[in-house]
This record gives sequence, structure tokens and C-alpha cells, in this order.
Amino acid sequence: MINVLCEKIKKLNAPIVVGLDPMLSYVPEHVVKKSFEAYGETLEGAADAIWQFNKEIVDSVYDLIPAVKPQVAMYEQFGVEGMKAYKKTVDYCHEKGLVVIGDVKRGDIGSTSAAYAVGHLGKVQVGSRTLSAFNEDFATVNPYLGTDGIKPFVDVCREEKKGLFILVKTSNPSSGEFQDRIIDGRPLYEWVGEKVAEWGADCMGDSYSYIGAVVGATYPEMGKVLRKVMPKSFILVPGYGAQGGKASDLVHYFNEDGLGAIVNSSRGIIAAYKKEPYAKFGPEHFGEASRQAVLDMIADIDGALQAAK
Ligand SMILES: O=C(O)c1cc(=O)[nH]c(=O)n1[C@@H]1O[C@H](COP(=O)(O)O)[C@@H](O)[C@H]1O
Repeated sequence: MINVLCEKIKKLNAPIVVGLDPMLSYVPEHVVKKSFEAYGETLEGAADAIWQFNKEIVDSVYDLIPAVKPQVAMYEQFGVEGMKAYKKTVDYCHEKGLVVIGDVKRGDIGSTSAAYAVGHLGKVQVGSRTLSAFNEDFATVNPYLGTDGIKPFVDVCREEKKGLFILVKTSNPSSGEFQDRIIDGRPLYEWVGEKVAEWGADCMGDSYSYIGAVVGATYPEMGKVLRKVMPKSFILVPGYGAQGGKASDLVHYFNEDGLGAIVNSSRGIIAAYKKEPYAKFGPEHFGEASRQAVLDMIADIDGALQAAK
């Protein structure tokens, strides 16, 4: 799947991923109203609203982008109905030819990680049948438990030709509390980055490992160092847009081949219609607002990469 991701990025000249993080407050009133009329003010009504919202956004942008990243928490808050909307979203994005990065941030002791890996990336044995549950192409994983928490995910990825993005340096303000602590003379995030490179070393696609990393856009100096620590790891870069990351900050996350990183924006794209300069589209045309925001993001990142050459 890492090869597919690289090919799509090259073909579209768009190293970006649209984060499908649908809070109910981002869904325009006319969409919510319709879902509530059909299902009432219930968890099912909310789940239907976020699914209808996602569908229109995906229909509006799928031809411009290689991948989407649904964030499971936004669905999970609506319980089982929300998780059904998550699964519908994953399947619909696949129908549209998109690579799906399940932002599930899992990771536990080995046996539990194995179950997470099977549920999200692999197949589960049910009597005589082998069935897919969520079936995303990549998953985000938390490495805090160490190698035996990661290995079951790597094993499933190898078997299924899927991939991981492992948290190395996160974009949030408190990420330094632990991640920047100096251990044996080096920050923890560097140790984790080195480990990601090691875990991914025998998991190579054509040019990149399918065991990738997450490094936030909000720490560009650290991103520059981590690019060198993990030269073959694809880096998922969240934090562009709503969290303040700028295109010029991101150029060092890429390798000289122009690949090696994929930049996420969630709120900046899906809630574009709520803010300038996209408010002119109005809530009725939120999909068109998202499309324009995607076009602008692609041009912004391309401009920064060209300027850095
Ligand atoms: O793993 C992630 O995707 C992630 C890691 C990180 O360090 N920071 C981060 O913001 N994310 C996710 O990326 C998305 C960012 O959303 P926006 O800030 O709206 O673009 C959310 O789904 C976060 O959960």
C-alpha cells in the first residue's frame, strides 16, 4: 500500500491527506435537520448527519487527493452508530479509490495489539471464515509499550501489504512533556524515531518502508532532524492549518525525491465553509468550499517545495 500511496501522491502532485474529523458542530444545519427528521435527535441521527457530511466532502475532493484520514474518536463519541458511520466512511473512500489512514492510535500489550491489528488492518477468523472488519489501509499506532506492542501490527501489515504511522513527535502543545525529555544525551523522540526506522527496515516498498512515523507540523526543527533519523520512513504530518503549521515549515519533512511526507489537514478542509476566505460558499455549498481549500493547500505546499529547491 505504501507504493500505491507514493504513486498517487506523484500522479496528483498532492502530498496531502484530508482528515475526516466530523464534529457535529461542523455539519451544516440543513444536513443535520434532514438526519434528525429521519432518525430523531438520537445517536443514530447524529451518526447519519456526520456520514452525509463526509460523503459530500469526499464526493467534492476525491479526484484531487491521494488519501483520507478518518479520526475514529469523532465517530466513537456517537457509540455503535458512530462506528457504523466510520465503517461506511472507510468503505466509501475505498470505492472512490482513496487510500484510507485509520487514525485509531492503538497500541497495547502484544496479545491486545494483535487483536487491534486484526480488527483494523487484517482479517479475523470466525469459525471457518476469515473476515475483514474495518479494513483501513494504514493505522496510527502509539509506541509507548515498546516493541512487543508494535510487532503484531507490523506482522499484520507484512501479511496484508498495509502500513502504520507510529507516533514519534506529536503536534500538540504538551508533546514535549515526555517526548522531548533527554535520555542518554538525546531527546526521547529521537530514540523513538530510530526505533521506527529499525522496525521498518525489513518492511520496504519500492522506495519507502510501510512502517511510517507521525511528526507534527508544529515542530519543524525536530521534523528536520527526524527526517534524517528515519530516511526511509514515510512521515504523516498533522498540524498544518488549524494548529498553526505553515507550508514553509514543512519542506524539511520531505526527501529530495519530493516524497517521504504526507501533510494532513482536518478542520481546515472539512469546516472550510465556516471561515474566511471560504465563507462566501455558504453552508449549502460546504463541499465546494472544501474543494477550494484542498486546491489552495496543494498549491501552498507545492509553492513551498518549489521555493526550497
Ligand atoms: O496521528 C495524528 O494524526 C495526529 C498526531 C498529532 O501529533 N497531532 C494531530 O493533530 N493528529 C491528528 O491530526 C488531526 C489534526 O486535525 P486538524 O488540527 O483539524 O487539522 C486530528 O485528527 C488529530 O487527532
